[in-house]
Amino acid sequence: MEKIAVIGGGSWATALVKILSENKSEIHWWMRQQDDVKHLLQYRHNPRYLSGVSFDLNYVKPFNDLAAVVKASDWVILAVPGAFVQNAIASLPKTAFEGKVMVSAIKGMIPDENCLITDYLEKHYNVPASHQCVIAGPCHAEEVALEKQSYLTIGSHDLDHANRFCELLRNRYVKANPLDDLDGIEYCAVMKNIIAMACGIAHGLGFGDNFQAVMVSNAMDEIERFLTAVMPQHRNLVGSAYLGDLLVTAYSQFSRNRTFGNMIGRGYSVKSAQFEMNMIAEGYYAVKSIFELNKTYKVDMPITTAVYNILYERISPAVEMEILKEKFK
Ligand SMILES: NC(=O)C1=CN([C@@H]2O[C@H](COP(=O)(O)OP(=O)(O)OC[C@H]3O[C@@H](n4cnc5c(N)ncnc54)[C@H](OP(=O)(O)O)[C@@H]3O)[C@@H](O)[C@H]2O)C=CC1
Ligand SMILES: O=C(CO)COP(=O)(O)O
Repeated sequence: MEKIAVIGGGSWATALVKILSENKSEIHWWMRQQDDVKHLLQYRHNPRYLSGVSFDLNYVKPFNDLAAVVKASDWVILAVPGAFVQNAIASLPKTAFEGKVMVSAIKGMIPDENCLITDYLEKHYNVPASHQCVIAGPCHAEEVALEKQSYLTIGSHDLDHANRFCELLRNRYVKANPLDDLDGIEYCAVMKNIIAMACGIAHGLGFGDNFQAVMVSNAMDEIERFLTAVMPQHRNLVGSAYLGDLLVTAYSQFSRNRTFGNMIGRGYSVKSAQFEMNMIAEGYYAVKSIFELNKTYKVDMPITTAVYNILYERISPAVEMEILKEKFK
């Protein structure tokens, strides 16, 4: 039986625990709230996220002790939003992940350092790239809970690890495929959240599907320009880990990033949108990191710039959409 640590108690962590435990891996599940652990042990479901999913406690072991969870596992999945990762794992010694395969389920970056999660683990915890995987692909936790057909891509420089992790995930409603473009899909997963936010803003302002379609096609060019500058490699950007994930996030009713953007377009402040959502829209943090990172690369990124200006420079969403409107073809 594979022993897997899952760090995080939100919706994506809950969906991954469902998939992996139903396939009979032993899950050591770290949640930050002791009350959630107690609730799970008593009632067999997460009280606050995807609470309709019930777990078999023969396979799912919830804990509040992070060090013990990591120590007991061969694979460690990080599933807390990027902005909180540093804090979440700060109590662990720098050697805690030695010999483990790290799997980032996070579609966000480390604020301030403006780096990918895998780069952060390599730099601060000495985890070699060969011992890292990322989970990508168009997949909303809510649809996993409903057992709707979904597709995941596991990125890694080590295709043996990626293949093994795919086997752990595959089931009746999840197909999983390996891919060697670890950094490309990690960056793309971050950037699609920014674009989904832009789509939500446009929708909130009253733009329709015609404009959104042009936004998304321009976004693919923007993503390609950025990836080519930062991580040049031949990649098929119409694959589901790239275009597919952008589409689901830009169009789905479940998308946090689109919902957040929609509220901003309708006139909410950032604070009130965050308060109302009660979940995390990674694009809010990511746009700052990508914008700052791009000061080095100087790629033409009009959509990212617009979202940054709206969220961090308090420029009116209507003004920024007018600029994009003129720029798009
Ligand atoms: N949801 C999805 O469908 C998918 C999500 N992802 C990615 O998974 C990652 C996790 O997101 P997701 O599960 O959706 O998150 P949710 O929005 O469902 O839940 C928020 C999570 O963030 C935690 N949190 C909130 N505030 C803080 C804080 N100040 N310090 C520490 N932790 C905090 C919450 O902990 P608590 O409950 O204890 O407050 C909870 O675990 C993200 O990178 C997301 O992009 C990837 C694919 C699909
Ligand atoms: O990455 C996701 C779906 O693939 C989740 O996107 P949201 O965080 O916008 O809901």
